[in-house]
Amino acid sequence: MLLSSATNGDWTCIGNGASASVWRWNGRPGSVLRLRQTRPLDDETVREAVSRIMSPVAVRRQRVHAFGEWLPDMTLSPPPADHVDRGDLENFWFSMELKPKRWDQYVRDGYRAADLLSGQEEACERALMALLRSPGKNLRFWFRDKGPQRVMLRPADATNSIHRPGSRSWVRRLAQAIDRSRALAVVRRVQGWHDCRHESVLALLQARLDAVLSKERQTLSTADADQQWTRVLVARQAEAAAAAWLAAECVVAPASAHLDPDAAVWGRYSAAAIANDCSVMFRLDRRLRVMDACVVDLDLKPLTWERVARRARKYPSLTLLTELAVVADEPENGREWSDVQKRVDAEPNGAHLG
Ligand SMILES: O=P(O)(O)O[C@@H]1[C@@H](OP(=O)(O)O)[C@H](OP(=O)(O)O)[C@H](O)[C@H](OP(=O)(O)O)[C@H]1OP(=O)(O)O
Ligand SMILES: Nc1ncnc2c1ncn2[C@@H]1O[C@H](COP(=O)(O)OP(=O)(O)OP(=O)(O)O)[C@@H](O)[C@H]1O
Repeated sequence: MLLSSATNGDWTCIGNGASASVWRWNGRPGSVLRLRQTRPLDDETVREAVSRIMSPVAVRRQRVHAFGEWLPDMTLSPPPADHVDRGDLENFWFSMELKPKRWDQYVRDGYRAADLLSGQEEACERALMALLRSPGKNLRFWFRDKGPQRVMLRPADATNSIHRPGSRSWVRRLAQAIDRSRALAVVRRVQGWHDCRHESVLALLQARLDAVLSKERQTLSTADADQQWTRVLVARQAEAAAAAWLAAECVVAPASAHLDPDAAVWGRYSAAAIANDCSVMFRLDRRLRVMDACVVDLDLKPLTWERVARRARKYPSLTLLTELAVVADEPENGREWSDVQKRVDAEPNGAHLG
C-alpha cells in the first residue's frame, strides 16, 4: 500500500517514543504505522533474530520502507481471525502498556521493576500500585472508546466491568494477570542474557580501543592516532558484531569462526538492552483475563560509547553501590557520601569505571 495515497488528515499519532512515532490511519483499521525518526529499521535478518529471541510474544512486524513498519494496533479489540489466549472477543475491555525496565536495577517513585517481575503476586501488586499512583512512562491504559489515559483510573471507566478500576480487587486481579504473563516472562528471560554491568562493557570497549591505538601507532609511527574517531570505529565494530552474532545464532546458522571474538558478548548485551527498554502491550477482557499480549519496541540499540557510559552512570553495578554503602557506613574514613557519585558523574566517557 502506498503511504502517499493517504492524506494528512487521515493520520492520528497515538504514540511517541524517543526514537519512533506510531500512527493510526483510517485506511487500514486494526494496524498502526510505526515510523523510526532518525535511523532506518534494522536489517531483516536482525529483525528476524530479535523476533525469534522474543518468540512467541514479539509483535508481528511488516516493513513498508526503510523507516516504516505496520504493526497490529494493540489498543483495539483483536480481530476475530487472530488467535487469542482466553476471553471472549466481545468482552475486550481495555489495553495496557507496561514498560517494565530491567528487573534488578530499576527503581522510580516507589516502583521497583524487581517487584513486578519477582514471580510473587504480593510484590507484583505492590509494583502495580506504585505504577498506578505514578505511571510516568511505564504504564498506560486505553479503554474501549475512551482513548489513552496515564492517570489513576476513575470509577467512570468501570462500564460493564465486574471490578471497579483502582479498587483493591481490580489491582489484585491485574497483578495476577501480570504475574502469569508469558510475555513478561520472556522479557525477563532475555534481560538475563547479559548481566548488564555496563562498566565492564565499557572496559571491554576500552581494551579494544587501546589495542587498535597501539597497532595504529606502530603502523603509522605516530604518537597521536585520532582517539575520538577510533572510539567511534571500535563501537561501530562492536555493534556490527552484535548484529552478526544475533543473525548467526538465531537465524542463519550456528556462529561461524570468522565472527568477532567478543561477538557473543555484544550480541547478548544488545539483546538484553532491547529487553530492558521494551514495552509489553496487553489486551484484557472485562474479567481482567489477558486475551493476548505482545512485546513492542524491538529495535537493536546503537552500541555507542556515550550510550554505554550513560547507562553505567545511571545504573552503577553492585561493586560501585557497595562502595557507596561502605562510604555511608564509615564517614570517619574522611570521604563524603557524594564523593563516589561525583566521580561517576565527573567523566562523561565513563572510562574511569572500567
Ligand atoms: O537507559 P534508560 O533506562 O534511561 O532507557 C532509555 C529510556 O529512558 P527511560 O529510563 O525509560 O525514561 C528512553 O526513554 P525516554 O526517552 O525517557 O522516553 C529511551 O527509550 C532510550 O532508548 P532509545 O534512545 O530510544 O533507544 C533508553 O535508552 P537505552 O538504555 O535503552 O539505550
Ligand atoms: N502495536 C502498537 N499498537 C498500539 N500502540 C503502540 C504499538 N506499538 C507502540 N505503540 C505506542 O507507541 C509508543 C511508542 O512506540 P515505541 O515504544 O516503539 O517507540 P520508541 O521511540 O522506540 O520508544 P522508546 O522511547 O522506549 O525508545 C509506545 O509507547 C506505545 O504507547
